[in-house]
Amino acid sequence: MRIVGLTGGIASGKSTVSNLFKLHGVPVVDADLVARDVLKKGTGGWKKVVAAFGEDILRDDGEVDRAKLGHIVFSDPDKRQLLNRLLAPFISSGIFWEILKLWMKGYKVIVLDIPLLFEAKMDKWTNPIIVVWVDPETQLQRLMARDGTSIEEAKNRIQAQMPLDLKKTKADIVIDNTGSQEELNEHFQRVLAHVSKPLTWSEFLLSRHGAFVASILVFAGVIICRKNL
Ligand SMILES: CC(C)(COP(=O)(O)OP(=O)(O)OC[C@H]1O[C@@H](n2cnc3c(N)ncnc32)[C@H](O)[C@@H]1O)[C@@H](O)C(=O)NCCC(=O)NCCS
Ligand SMILES: Nc1ncnc2c1ncn2[C@@H]1O[C@H](COP(=O)(O)OP(=O)(O)OP(=O)(O)O)[C@@H](O)[C@H]1O
Repeated sequence: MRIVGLTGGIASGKSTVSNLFKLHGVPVVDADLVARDVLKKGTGGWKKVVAAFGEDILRDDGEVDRAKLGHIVFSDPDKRQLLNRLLAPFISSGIFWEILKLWMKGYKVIVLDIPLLFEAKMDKWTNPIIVVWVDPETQLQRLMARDGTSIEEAKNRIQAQMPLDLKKTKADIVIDNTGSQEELNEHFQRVLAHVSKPLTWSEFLLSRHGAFVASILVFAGVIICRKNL
């Protein structure tokens, strides 16, 4: 199985690229969705976060007020680190289960869309790594337009992540998404061709089909050895 890492900066266009993969039949594990699930009312993540941040971060219905918690953690690095530490084990195991489900369905190539791929040191599990890059001004403008946030809040969120230029140096493939959607679609076709190349032997052995073939070979080997004894 090939696990393609898809990362970038906030509002650089990861979800837009993810949607293109889905449109072309490549399944995507979305770490932001997993992170949402592990913070739902009553879950283990929710309990830890409420115990650490207090009930002030809850809405009347008991769910976490995400805007309020976001405001707290994106303006205070210590609180952000605390939140990351509390949720990391739940997010990692959530991602693992999502990948396992796709493995069981027999998918050979999947995409892991994860904003904090490098920060969470999950890059060692993915190959190739795609970084969606935009120039800083475009990133700021798109973030403010999408989320309706102030310039200060948007800058805080951008600065909460590893600099996008540094992520770019760690990429196998860089998608420059500063241009139009049409330019992105064109670039995406080349990326799709690259990630859809035939699996290497090690990727094949990690796929469900490869594991099946390997177990048949081991079984046949054992039978032959026994007969020859
Ligand atoms: C602080 C929270 C409640 C704010 O929720 P909100 O709905 O406003 O934002 P959302 O979850 O949609 O995230 C939007 C983007 O913010 C960035 N982001 C989110 N969490 C973090 C973080 N801890 N550090 C840096 N950037 C982050 C990502 O680029 C993400 O795509 C939420 O982001 C959260 O629970 N974050 C911690 C979990 C986490 O690390 N998520 C990232 C997935 S690996
Ligand atoms: N090539 C493009 N041209 C114009 N707008 C774009 C382009 N690519 C993305 N956008 C817009 O920029 C915004 C951010 O894109 P997107 O939501 O895909 O980013 P993201 O990296 O997934 O963000 P996050 O880190 O918050 O999850 C969205 O409003 C999207 O519609």
